[in-house]
Amino acid sequence: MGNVLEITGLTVDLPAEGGPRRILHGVDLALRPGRIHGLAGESGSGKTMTGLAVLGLLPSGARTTGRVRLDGTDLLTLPPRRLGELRGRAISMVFQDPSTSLHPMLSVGHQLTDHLRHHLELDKKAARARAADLLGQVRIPNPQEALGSYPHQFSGGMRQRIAIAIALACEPKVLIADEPTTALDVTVQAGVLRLLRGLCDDLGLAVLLVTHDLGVMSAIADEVSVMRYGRVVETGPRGRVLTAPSHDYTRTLLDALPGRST
Ligand SMILES: Nc1ncnc2c1ncn2[C@@H]1O[C@H](COP(=O)(O)OP(=O)(O)OP(=O)(O)O)[C@@H](O)[C@H]1O
Repeated sequence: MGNVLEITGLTVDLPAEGGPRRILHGVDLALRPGRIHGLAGESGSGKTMTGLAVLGLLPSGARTTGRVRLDGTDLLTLPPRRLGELRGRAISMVFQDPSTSLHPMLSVGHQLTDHLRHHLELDKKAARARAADLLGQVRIPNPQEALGSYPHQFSGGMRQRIAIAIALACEPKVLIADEPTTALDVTVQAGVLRLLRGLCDDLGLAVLLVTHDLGVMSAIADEVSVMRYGRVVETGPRGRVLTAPSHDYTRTLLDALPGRST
């Protein structure tokens, strides 16, 4: 199958004292349906900015060049309103800390059904049924009961599953997951990663998995790209990149993994 999302020659300049500062220097990435594309690289290398550029959520005053094509449509040149319609529908996102995407004062059912009613124009009953179905898909026990509960009544891992359910509500083609397991206990991390893998396989979702953690990458990514200083320095199938990296920097990152000696 072809690429669902293609980023080519993406540059981003952010306003700074003394003139704009270039933080992405021509990023190329391609995502395919049903595949997880891991984006690795040290802090500040531009992983998050790449995700935000795709979503049209860069800091104000940011300038972009290049292309970000979703099924052939260039998102960088879309009017903000059209992009707003696509965001949360065709492209969705989950972030590191689910408490920033979940409203603490609203029940889980309220948050899920609001989203469904807004984007899919479902009536209340249909939205509730779909919400329970989504919670089941992300393996929340007793979905009906969970709809009436509030975010703080769930563990961190469960909250992240709920955030994933909201992200999936409108059957997006692309999910951008920025450090989705970094804030979770190691034991819980594995479950959330398995969930992402399953959703990708079952729904044909294309996932961009942003993480500084090559261990996470090696657990589930199909393809891996490595960023450094605002550029992709290496990209390829996970097995090849993680066992026979062609770039020195990837080798350095691999050597830094705990329990590895080369
Ligand atoms: N709101 C902002 N305004 C100005 N510069 C920013 C802003 N956010 C990030 N940057 C800069 O953009 C560059 C890329 O940052 P980015 O957050 O994309 O890196 P990252 O690889 O995601 O790192 P991390 O793993 O720490 O999240 C860095 O030099 C950073 O200092």
